Amino acid sequence: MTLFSPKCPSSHYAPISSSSSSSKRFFPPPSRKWVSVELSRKRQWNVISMKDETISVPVTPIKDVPLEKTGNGVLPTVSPKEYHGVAGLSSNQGESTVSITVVGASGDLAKKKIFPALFALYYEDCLPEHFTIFGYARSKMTDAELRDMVSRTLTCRIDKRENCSDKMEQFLKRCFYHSGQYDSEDHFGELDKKLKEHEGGRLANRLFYLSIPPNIFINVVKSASKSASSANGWTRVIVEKPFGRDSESSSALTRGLKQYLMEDQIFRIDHYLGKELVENLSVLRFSNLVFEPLWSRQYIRNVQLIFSEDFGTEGRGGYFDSYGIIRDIMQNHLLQILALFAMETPVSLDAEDIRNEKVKVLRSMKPLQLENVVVGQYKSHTKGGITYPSYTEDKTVPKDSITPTFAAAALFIDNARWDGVPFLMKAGKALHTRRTEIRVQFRHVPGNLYKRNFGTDLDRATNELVIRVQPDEAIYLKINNKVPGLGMRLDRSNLNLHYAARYSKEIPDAYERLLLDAIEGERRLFIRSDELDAAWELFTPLLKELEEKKIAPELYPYGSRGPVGAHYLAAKYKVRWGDLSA
Ligand SMILES: NC(=O)C1=CN([C@@H]2O[C@H](COP(=O)(O)OP(=O)(O)OC[C@H]3O[C@@H](n4cnc5c(N)ncnc54)[C@H](OP(=O)(O)O)[C@@H]3O)[C@@H](O)[C@H]2O)C=CC1
Ligand SMILES: O=C1O[C@H](COP(=O)(O)O)[C@@H](O)[C@H](O)[C@H]1O
Repeated sequence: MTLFSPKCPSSHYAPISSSSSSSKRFFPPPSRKWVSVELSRKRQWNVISMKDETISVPVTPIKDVPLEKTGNGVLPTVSPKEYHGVAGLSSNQGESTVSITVVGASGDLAKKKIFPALFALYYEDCLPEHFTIFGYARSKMTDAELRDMVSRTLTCRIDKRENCSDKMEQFLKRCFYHSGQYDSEDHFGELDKKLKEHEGGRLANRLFYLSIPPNIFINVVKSASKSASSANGWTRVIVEKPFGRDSESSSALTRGLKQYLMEDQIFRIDHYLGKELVENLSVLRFSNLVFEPLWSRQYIRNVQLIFSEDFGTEGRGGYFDSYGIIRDIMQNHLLQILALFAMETPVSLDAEDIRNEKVKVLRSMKPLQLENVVVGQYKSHTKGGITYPSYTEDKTVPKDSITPTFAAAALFIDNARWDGVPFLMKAGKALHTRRTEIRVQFRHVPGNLYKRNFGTDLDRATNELVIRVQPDEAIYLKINNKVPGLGMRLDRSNLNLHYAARYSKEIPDAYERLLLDAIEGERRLFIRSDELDAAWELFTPLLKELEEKKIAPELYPYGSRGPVGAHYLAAKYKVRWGDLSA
């Protein structure tokens, strides 16, 4: 399957793109007979939805269609021919461009992740022939200075070294910079002019990546939509987390964005959804007969979602202190994994079908209870002659901060499949290791014939499926087997799919997949607003209670396994954390 070039692997599951080519992604393919045009009177573009893609056209060219016939803003269907006619796209009909504007290009995320991911896509021939990248921020920079900044963070993968420096040079030539204020329609108007020059009269598709602090999201969306949205192609906006701090602020953000954008122009990114093993979760479950029948309370004793980092907030304490680990990791990354893990089989692999199932899981869950949560904060620790600082020693953090850098929680899904099964989450910074895992502990074998060989500790003998999201990606299943020989000794072994051993290809960064999806209009891995609302409803009461009651976090030494409280919480539900021996 090819999208932009035969070399670019499609990130779609389904044959959505089997008939796609670069131009087809941006035009209604002639073979598709009808499209429906949804007209928004307040916006500068209309969204055209087909079975599996959405594109936007400007309001003005279709002004002749009588509005009174449209009912609730939905126009009668028009054929692609009519569409092209009314949209006046006759000149360069076969050609389209994509302009990607990284708003906040001078910042950490842009340098660390976005530009390198765009380069990787370029290297893989996954960007369309006509594309331009613009950096936008307040800092004064020339194009050359932006290129210099970007070039410092570009790398080629070990298996992709061929022509690497040539490719980098070609890529950098497609990168430009515009300095402007985030709330200035004039400055975005200037950007618009520059974009138009690069687009050269082709059908222009525009993607804006908001790599900026959340308090300026709406300013940017307002200015960009008024002054720099595409006049004849689609306009999409990738929004980075945090999407608010609680239900109220998140709803306010959604309302603010929706003043200027339609829901399907908003791509709320959770980069964990772009990670290879998170993508593989559904494949593992729904394409292997051996797993799906076991995927319920009948066979699964508990599920553990574990995130740990072996470094502190270093440098990001300012942001982190007003959010804390529950908002930073649990409410989004771990909860998204949980929803994918626990959802029912979707009707199809279409984005809406998957997101419908995920939201059902979230809405079946009970809001978190304080008694099911443990919070911690790292303190200074000296090891091997090196002293590691406490969280509150970070210069950007108030000395008396009680923001949790660690949390463990027990969550429950009130539905027939998962009733009574504890889903335990654990997330922490400055722990002993960097690792993200999903651990599935199965029930004990009833009437186990081999009890004698295992002794009284039946937990040791139960099967455990581990999906190691990172690092060193792997999926392994702990099983019991006989030690070869004349005796009858049992042993624990791993059936191990170790990615590095199985595949020679390096795994792409999550941002590559997600950027490609946003360019293609694939929404499966982005968060829909109802999912976001449901996620916040689970965490908001707890977050408020923690703040109102000023719950002091349990201190744990930098580099340790976190507070002991996490073990008591697990024990309350007869669970032992699976990562203890790791
Ligand atoms: N960094 C990371 O690893 C991750 C970041 N994120 C999210 O991505 C977004 C960007 O993150 P990151 O790059 O770290 O952010 P930065 O703090 O580096 O900010 C990005 C750019 O925004 C501008 N900016 C910063 N603060 C302000 C302000 N108060 N008012 C106006 N402009 C400001 C600056 O550009 P200039 O001054 O030139 O205008 C800065 O270079 C944030 O929403 C963050 O939460 C999400 C996951 C990981
Ligand atoms: O979103 C975030 O994620 C990073 C961890 O991402 P990873 O891909 O490196 O695992 C985390 O450090 C950061 O605090 C958080 O905002």
